Parts: sequence; structure tokens; C-alpha cells
Amino acid sequence: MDKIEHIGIAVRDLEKSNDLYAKLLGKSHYKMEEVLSEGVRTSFFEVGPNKIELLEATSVESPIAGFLDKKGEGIHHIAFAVDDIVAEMKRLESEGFKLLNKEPKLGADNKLVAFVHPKTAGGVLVELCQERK
Ligand SMILES: C[C@@H](C(=O)O)C(=O)SCCNC(=O)CCNC(=O)[C@H](O)C(C)(C)COP(=O)(O)OP(=O)(O)OC[C@H]1O[C@@H](n2cnc3c(N)ncnc32)[C@H](O)[C@@H]1OP(=O)(O)O
Ligand SMILES: [Co+2]
Repeated sequence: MDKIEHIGIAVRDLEKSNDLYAKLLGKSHYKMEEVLSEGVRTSFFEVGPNKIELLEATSVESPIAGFLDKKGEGIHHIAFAVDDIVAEMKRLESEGFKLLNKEPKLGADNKLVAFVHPKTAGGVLVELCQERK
């Protein structure tokens, strides 16, 4: 795996959190994007070579809605950039990690993504992220 691509943070109100993180980081978000398949509205902040991804739920079935109910606002996942997502999914599976999707799916930023179950990754929801080639 390469660098940390982004850290995903679950928030209840994206507009309010955009203001909060703009104050915290000293700069505004550079884009917002809705990812229908994941039931989220996102906004992105650049922090050096990494990003902060704020996530608001767009439906009650969204993983973010469930997370907010159980744990409240806060860090939801860590995303790592990978060069070959299919190879990395196979490698992790052979190491005993449980992948939450069988095939890569389209995430934000036109990237291919896959998730590793937090119960098999020390309590951390891990996202793999590959630039589309
Ligand atoms: C846009 C895209 C992108 O970047 O491109 C994104 O990031 S989309 C980001 C949103 N999409 C996703 O998160 C997709 C992958 N996530 C999922 O499939 C789900 O959220 C699961 C991680 C499988 C959890 O769903 P499930 O229905 O099992 O919820 P649950 O509340 O019953 O959780 C089962 C157990 O996992 C724990 N758990 C749940 N979510 C967690 C998280 N984010 N970090 C750490 N632990 C977590 C719960 O506390 C619980 O533990 P206990 O049993 O001990 O109570
Ligand atoms: Co993410």
C-alpha cells in the first residue's frame, strides 16, 4: 500500500462541518461530491499529500447513518492509495482479512474503492483506493 489517500470523517451536517474544518485547517474544502451508491454526500479538504473526506448520510440505509447512530461524529475510515486494487484485495484476503465487496466499486473522485471489515482490521474500517487507469 502507498500513502494514506484520505481520512473519512462522519458528520451530521456537512455545511456546518465544512465551516468547522475550514477553521481548523485554515482553508476551505475544494470540492463536494455525492456518491449515490454509498448513500453519502462528501466534501474534500487538501492537507499536504493527503485529504480529509467529510461524509454526511443521504439516506437511513447509508453506512454513515448507522455509524452516527452508534458512535456519533468522528473518524469513520482510513483510505490507502494502492496501485493495483484487485491484486491488493487478493493479497489481503489471503492474509485473512474480510473484504466487504467482491469487486472494486466506483467511489468519490472517479476512483475504484474497496473496503475491509473493521472486525478483521483491528477495529479500523480500511478503504483501498485506486486511480482509474
Ligand atoms: C465515497 C467513498 C470514497 O471515499 O470514495 C467512501 O468513503 S464511502 C464510506 C461509506 N461506505 C462504507 O462505509 C462502506 C463499507 N462499510 C460497510 O459495509 C459497513 O458500514 C460495515 C463496516 C460492514 C458496518 O456495517 P454493519 O451493518 O455491520 O454495522 P454495525 O453497526 O452492525 O457494525 C458491526 C460492527 O462493526 C463496527 N463498525 C461499524 N462501522 C465501523 C467503522 N466505520 N469503524 C470501526 N468499526 C465499525 C460496529 O461498531 C460493530 O461492532 P460491534 O459488533 O463491536 O458493536
Ligand atoms: Co472514503
